[in-house]
Amino acid sequence: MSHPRIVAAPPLPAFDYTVFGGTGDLALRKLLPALYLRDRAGQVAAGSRIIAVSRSALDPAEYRAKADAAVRRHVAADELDEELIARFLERLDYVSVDATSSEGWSDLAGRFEGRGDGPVRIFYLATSPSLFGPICDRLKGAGLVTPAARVVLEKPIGRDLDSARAINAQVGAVFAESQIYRIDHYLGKETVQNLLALRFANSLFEPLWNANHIDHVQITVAETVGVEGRGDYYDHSGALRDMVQNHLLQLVCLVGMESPVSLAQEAVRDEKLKVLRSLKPMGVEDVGACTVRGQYRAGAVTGGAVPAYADEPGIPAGSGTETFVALKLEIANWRWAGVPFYLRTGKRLPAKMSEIVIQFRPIPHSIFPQSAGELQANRLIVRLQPDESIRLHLMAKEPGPGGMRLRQAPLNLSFAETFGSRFPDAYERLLMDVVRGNPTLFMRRDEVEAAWAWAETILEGWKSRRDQPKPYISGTWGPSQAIALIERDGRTWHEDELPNAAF
Ligand SMILES: NC(=O)C1=CN([C@@H]2O[C@H](COP(=O)(O)OP(=O)(O)OC[C@H]3O[C@@H](n4cnc5c(N)ncnc54)[C@H](OP(=O)(O)O)[C@@H]3O)[C@@H](O)[C@H]2O)C=CC1
Ligand SMILES: O=C1O[C@H](COP(=O)(O)O)[C@@H](O)[C@H](O)[C@H]1O
Repeated sequence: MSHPRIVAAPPLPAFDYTVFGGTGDLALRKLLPALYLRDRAGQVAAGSRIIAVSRSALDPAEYRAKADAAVRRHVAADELDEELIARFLERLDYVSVDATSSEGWSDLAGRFEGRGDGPVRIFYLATSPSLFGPICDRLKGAGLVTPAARVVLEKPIGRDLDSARAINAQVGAVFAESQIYRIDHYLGKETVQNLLALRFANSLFEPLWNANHIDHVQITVAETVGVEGRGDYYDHSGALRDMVQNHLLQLVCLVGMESPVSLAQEAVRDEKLKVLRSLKPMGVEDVGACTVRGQYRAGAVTGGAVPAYADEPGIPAGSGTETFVALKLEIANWRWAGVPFYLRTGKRLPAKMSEIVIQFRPIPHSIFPQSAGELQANRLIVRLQPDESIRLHLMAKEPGPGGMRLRQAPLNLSFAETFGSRFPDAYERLLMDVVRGNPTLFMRRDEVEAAWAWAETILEGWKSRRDQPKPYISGTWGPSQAIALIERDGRTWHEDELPNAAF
């Protein structure tokens, strides 16, 4: 399939992006390709540099060879251009530093001699969060932290509220909050940002966007992949920490928040914070009734056989880590009281698909005869990926004579068909937002901590109930208890147009 056109963009100020963890999976698979694509679009000013840092003893030429291979592997073939790749690689440098030792920092500091306050100075920490504090301390010690410098923190920020607070305090001792960009790449996805446009650039939905008109909300983030060589990290994390505490709660915020007074950074983040603080904490009994954990067994996904989670590399025998979570939460405020939000996410599900379903209430009274068919309540489906779209399911009359027959039919806004242009990857948008100095789509310290405070009520509930994940076969939609979770309330997961919904 050929890619729609890339939209040219004016260059931003020149930057020095220092990427700690520069040899890691995230840097090679996501960050370098994103920077290449922004360079290709014309957004990277002359003189900008990318300085990769990690322990490996590589010289800059060896690193460039690694980066070259990564870009060719992870960027679509029709977006590769020999001249542009060569120009991009010229921007790359490499310094070997062990973040836990004092060696190598003067080499890094040497790279900044003569740069003064010119280029925007950004430190991207794509390493384990246990290194965030030590790296910030050493950066300060090396005299690299200027008042205008920025630091980007990858998720996860900790593994519970206490560890998140500790990391925030360590980083906060070196950088002011206005210099800290905590990334959640879901906020950089085009369709996620489109939620803001849908809700606040249209007058149609806002009057209906509340408990009087909405029956419930569903958020599904389904993946076909397993733990993909990240077994050690994942087994210490699990789906609640890896996906729900951050990405899914951010989606809940964008659906649930009040209109911000503007798009200004603090205005949007203040409103998201209010949602997080309104999440009803789960007691131990709620955790039993309102959450389901699962772990995948061997099965088949998109036509290929896949092993059980327990047989993936790096997973200890008898692991009780969940690879699937379904839960029902409530936002305890005037707008949403009594409206359940059903969330589910998991690995090794039948399709890679993320969507938000807003299920409206049924009409109060029908004027149509039974022969017209069953009246179905309106449903708004925001498909985040793939096939990004917004679909509004309405009842319509089937064409033709001979009485009134009604059928549900969608109004379909397909982004690919409507806009034609290529969708930038989330990291492309977010990396450039740091250069612009716009933290609106990044998480503020209090947001991260509020999200952990709520997620922790579930983690504690699971612990005190000694909850073990329920098995599910890879290639199915999770354990049967996840179906029961929603069907007990007389509702069903939205699975139209999706493959293999059967168990
Ligand atoms: N991979 C992904 O898709 C995502 C990852 N993340 C998060 O990003 C972070 C990095 O992930 P990922 O790239 O997958 O991890 P990897 O294990 O692939 O990479 C870790 C990187 O850190 C470097 N590193 C490790 N120890 C040190 C040290 N003491 N001093 C300096 N550098 C060090 C490693 O290089 P070397 O060994 O040469 O030192 C390597 O470059 C993690 O926190 C992860 O949870 C978040 C979202 C998605
Ligand atoms: O942060 C993470 O996200 C990915 C899923 O991201 P997507 O953009 O592909 O939807 C997930 O696979 C990974 O486990 C998690 O750490």
